[in-house]
Amino acid sequence: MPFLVSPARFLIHYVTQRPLAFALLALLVVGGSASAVGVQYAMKLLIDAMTVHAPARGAVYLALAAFVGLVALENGLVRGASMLLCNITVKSGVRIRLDMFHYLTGHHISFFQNQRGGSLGHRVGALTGSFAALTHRILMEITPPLIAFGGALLIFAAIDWRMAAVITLIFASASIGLVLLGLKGDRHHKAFARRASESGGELVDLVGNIAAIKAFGARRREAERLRGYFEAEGAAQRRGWLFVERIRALHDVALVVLVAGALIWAVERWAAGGITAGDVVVVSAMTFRMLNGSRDLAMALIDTSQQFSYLRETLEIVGTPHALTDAPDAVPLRAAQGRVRIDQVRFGHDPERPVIRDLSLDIPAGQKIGIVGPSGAGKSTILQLVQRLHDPQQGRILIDGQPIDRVTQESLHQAVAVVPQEVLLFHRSILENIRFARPDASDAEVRQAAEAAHCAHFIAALPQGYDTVVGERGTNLSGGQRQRIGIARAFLSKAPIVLLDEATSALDTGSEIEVQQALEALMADRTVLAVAHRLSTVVGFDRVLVVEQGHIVEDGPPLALLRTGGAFRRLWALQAEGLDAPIDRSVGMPRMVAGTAWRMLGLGGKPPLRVLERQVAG
Ligand SMILES: Nc1ncnc2c1ncn2[C@@H]1O[C@H](COP(=O)(O)OP(=O)(O)OP(=O)(O)O)[C@@H](O)[C@H]1O
Repeated sequence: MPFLVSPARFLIHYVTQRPLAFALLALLVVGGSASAVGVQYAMKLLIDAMTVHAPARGAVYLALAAFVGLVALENGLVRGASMLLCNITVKSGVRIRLDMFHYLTGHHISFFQNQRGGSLGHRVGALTGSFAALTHRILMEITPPLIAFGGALLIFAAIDWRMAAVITLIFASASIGLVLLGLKGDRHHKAFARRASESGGELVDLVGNIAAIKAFGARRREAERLRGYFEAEGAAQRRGWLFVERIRALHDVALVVLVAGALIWAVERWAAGGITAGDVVVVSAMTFRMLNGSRDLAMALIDTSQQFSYLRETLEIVGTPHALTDAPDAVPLRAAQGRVRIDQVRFGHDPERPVIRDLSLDIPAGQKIGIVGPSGAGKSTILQLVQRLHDPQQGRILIDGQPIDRVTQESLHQAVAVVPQEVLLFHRSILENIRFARPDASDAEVRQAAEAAHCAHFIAALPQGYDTVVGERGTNLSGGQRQRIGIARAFLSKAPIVLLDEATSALDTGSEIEVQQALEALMADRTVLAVAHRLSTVVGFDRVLVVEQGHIVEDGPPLALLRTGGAFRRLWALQAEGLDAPIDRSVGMPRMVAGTAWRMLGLGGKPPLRVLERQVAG
C-alpha cells in the first residue's frame, strides 16, 4: 500500500476516500468560524445602536436579531460539523483497521516473530486514533482560530489600522513563540509514547503467559516488575504533561497583560472621541478571543506535530514493505493430484549460510515421505519452503507442475494442509475452529471431518458438544485433543498435500494412539511430508529421507534403508535402545509407537519390541 509511506499520504488517502463528506465538513467549519466573527461585529452594531444620542428601536432590534441569528448559526454549524466529523471518524476507523489487518497479515511470518503481538495490535488501534486526532485538530482546532484571526483583522482594520497591525504582531508572536516552546517538549512526549508502548506490551506478554506465572507462583514478583514499567511510564507522562501546563501558564500571564493593554488603549481612544463604545467592546472581546485562540492554535499545532511523528513511527513499522508477495501475474494453483517437485533448491535465512543446499526431490502424488535427521538439519525448513514461507535463493519448487512462486499464496496454502506440533486454536467454538479450514463447509461436513479425525468421542463429552468454546488458544482441551482438531481441519480442507511437523512428538502414550489413528486416516490418498523425530512413526511410509546439514544423505523405503545399514539404520539403532526403556524413563511412548510401526509394517499379532528390531534388522 503506497499510502503507508508517509503520514501526509496516509491522511490524504483516507480523506480522499470520502471527498464529499470532508468537503461538506470543511464548509461547515468555515461557515461556523465566519459566523463567530460576525457575532463580534453584530455585538458592536448593537452597542453602537444603543449608545447613539437618540437610539432608534428599529436599528437596535435589527442589530439584536443579527446578533442572535449569528449566534444560532455559529452553534448550529459547529454542532453539524462535530456530528459529521464523528460519523466520518467512526467509518474511517473501521476502514483503517480492516486495511491494516489485511496489510499486516500479508507480512512474512518472521515479521511477527520479531514484534510483540500486543504492541502491533496497539499500533493498529493507534493509527485509527492518530487519524481521528489529526482530522479533529486540523478541522476543529486549527482552522477556526485562523478564520477568526482573519475576520478580526478585517474588523480591526475598519476601526483602526494601527490596532490591526499591533494585534497581528501579538497573535503571530504568541502563536509562533508557543509552538517553538511546545516543540521543545517533543522529547517528553516521545519518551511517554515509548514507555506506554513498553508497559502495554509487557502487560500483554504477562497475560499471554498467565499459566507460567501461576505455575511458578510469580504473581507478586511480576506485579513488582510491572510496577517498574508503570512508574517509568507515569514519570514520563508527568514530565510531558507538566511541560505543557507550564507553557499554558506562561501564556495566561501574557494574555492578562495584553488584554489589559488593548483595553486601556481602546478606552483612551474612546475618551479622545476616536472610536465608539461599540468599538471598545468589540476590540476587547476580539483581543481576548484571539489571544485565547492563539493558545489553542499553538497547542493544536504542537499536538499535530506530535501526532505526525507518532504516525510516522507507526507507519515505519506497520507499513514495512511485504517481504514475500504474489507475482504480479500470479494465478490460482490447480492442485489436483499433489505431486511435489523440489528442484536444485538452495536456501539460507542468511544467504551466506545456507540451511538447505542443492536439494532435489520428486514426490509422486499420494506418496508418503518421512523426513528424519538430527536437530537443526533443516527438516522443518523443507516443509516451510513447500508452503512458500520463504523463497529459495536458488532453484524452484513445483506442485503439479506449477512453480509455487507463480501462483497465489492463498491458493497454495489451501492446497497444503499443515498439522504442526502445537495446533493453534481460536477462542471460538469447536465447530468454528474446525470450520476455519473451509468456511463454506456445512455442519455435517465439519462433523464428518471430526469423526474421521477421532474427535467425535471427546467432543460429545464436552458440556456444549460442538458449541463448546475452547478457551484462549484452546487451553480447555488436552494436547492430544487439540492435535486431533488440527487433523480434523486438515480433513475438512481437502488439501491434496499434508505436511506433518512433529505432529505427535509432544503427546503422551494414550493421546498418541488416537492421534496416530487419526493421522493414518488423514494420510490415505494424500501426498504426505512428515518431519518426525520418532523413527518408528515413519517406518510404514513409502519413503524416508535422512537429512543432515541441509543435504539428503539417504533416500529410500524405510525397511530397505534399515537393512542397508546407513544413516537411517544408525539413527534407528540409537532410538531402539530407548525402546526397551521403561515407559516412565522414556520421553513419550516408544513402546506404543513401536506397536503402531508394527501394525504399519503389516505384521500381525503382538509387536514384541525385540522381534520388531530383529525384523527391521533383517
Ligand atoms: N527464523 C530463522 N532465522 C535464522 N535461522 C533459522 C531460523 N529458523 C531456523 N533457523 C536455522 O535453520 C537451521 C535449520 O532449522 P530447522 O528448524 O529446519 O531444523 P530441524 O531439522 O527442523 O531441527 P529440529 O529437529 O530441531 O526441529 C537451524 O540451524 C536453525 O537454527
